Amino acid sequence: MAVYTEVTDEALRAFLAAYPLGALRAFRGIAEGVENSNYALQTEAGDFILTLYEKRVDPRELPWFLGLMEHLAARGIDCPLPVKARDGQALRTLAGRPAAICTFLAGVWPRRVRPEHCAPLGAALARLHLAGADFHEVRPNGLGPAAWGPLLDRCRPGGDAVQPGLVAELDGALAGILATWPVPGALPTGQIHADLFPDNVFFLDGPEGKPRVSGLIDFYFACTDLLAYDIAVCLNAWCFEPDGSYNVTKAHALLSAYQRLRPLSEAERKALPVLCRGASIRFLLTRLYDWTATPAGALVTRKDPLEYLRKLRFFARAEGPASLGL
Ligand SMILES: Nc1ncnc2c1ncn2[C@@H]1O[C@H](COP(=O)(O)OP(=O)(O)O)[C@@H](O)[C@H]1O
Ligand SMILES: N[C@@H](CCOP(=O)(O)O)C(=O)O
Repeated sequence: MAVYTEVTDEALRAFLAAYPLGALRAFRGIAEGVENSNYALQTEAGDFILTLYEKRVDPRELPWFLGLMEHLAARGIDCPLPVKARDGQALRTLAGRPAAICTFLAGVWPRRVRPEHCAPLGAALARLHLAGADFHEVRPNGLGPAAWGPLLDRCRPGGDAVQPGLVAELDGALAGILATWPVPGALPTGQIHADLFPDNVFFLDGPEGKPRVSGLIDFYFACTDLLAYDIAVCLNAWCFEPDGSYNVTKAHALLSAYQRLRPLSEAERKALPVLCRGASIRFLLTRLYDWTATPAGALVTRKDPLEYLRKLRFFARAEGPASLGL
C-alpha cells in the first residue's frame, strides 16, 4: 500500500494547470511501493506518474534525484523523465507535499525471476553506470557502511525477538565486513541505483519472445558509491531461488552481460564477495529496523529481514569470486 497522501480531483486539476499536459482524463492511486505516494495519471498528452514524496525522503535531496533521472534519460536510459511545468520547474508542491510528474514507463516487473531476465538486467546496469559517469554532483550513500553500525544499534532492543542470537551474529558479521571493506579510492565509484530489485525493473517481450528491459524506476536510494556495490545489490536481489539457494547460472548471466559493457577490474572482482555481504547486511538491517519499529496495523508491507540473513550466511561461506558466477 503506498498512497499515504490523498489528492482530491480539484487539487490535482489546479496542480496540472501549471503543466503543458492538457486536461486530466483519469487518475488512480498505485498500491505498490513503500516509500512514496504514487498515482497513475492520464492527460491529453499521455500517461504519467505523479509522485508525492513522503517523510522518508529528504526534500533537499529531491533536486539531485530528479537531476540524475533527467541526465540518464538524456543519455538513452529508460528511466522516468521528470516533466517540467511551464515555469521550468519539475519539483512542485501538492497536498502539502513535494511532488513531481514523471513519464510513464511501459512493461511489468518480473514476479518470478528467470535466467533470461539476468543478462538484460546486467547490461542495463552497466549502461546506467556508464551514462552516470558525467553526472558530477555527489550524493553520499546514506545507507552505506558508515550507517550500518548505527542502524544495528537501533535494532538492538528488538532484534533478538525476531530470531534469538540475531544481534550477536550481526555484530560479528558487520565487524568482518567493515574490516575488509575496500578503502576509499580502491574501486571505481560513480552514480549507482542502490536498490535495483526486481520490482524496480520493467520488462517487455523483445525479439523471439526474450525479455528486454523497458524501464528502471525508483531512483530514491541512488547515490555516489562503488559501482561494483550496485552489482552486489543485484546479485542479492535477483540470484537466489525461493528455497534460498544461489543460482550461479543467473549470476553468471548478469555478470557476463555487465562485463561486456564495463569489464570489472581485478580489484573489483576480488572485492565482490565482501560487497555482496555488505549488500546483504544493508537490506537485512533496514528490513529489521522496519520490522521492529513499524507499529502493528500500519499500512506498509514489512519485508522479511531473515531472507537477507540467509543470503548473508551464503556469501560469508562463499569461496571466492568464481563461486559467485564471475
Ligand atoms: N515511471 C513509472 N512508470 C510506470 N510505473 C511506475 C513508474 N514509477 C512508479 N511506477 C509504479 O508505481 C509503483 C511504485 O513505485 P516505486 O517508485 O517503487 O515506489 P516507492 O518508492 O514508494 O517504493 C511501481 O511498482 C510501478 O507500478
Ligand atoms: N528493496 C528494498 C525495499 C525498498 O523498497 P522499494 O519499494 O522502494 O524498492 C527491500 O527489499 O528491502
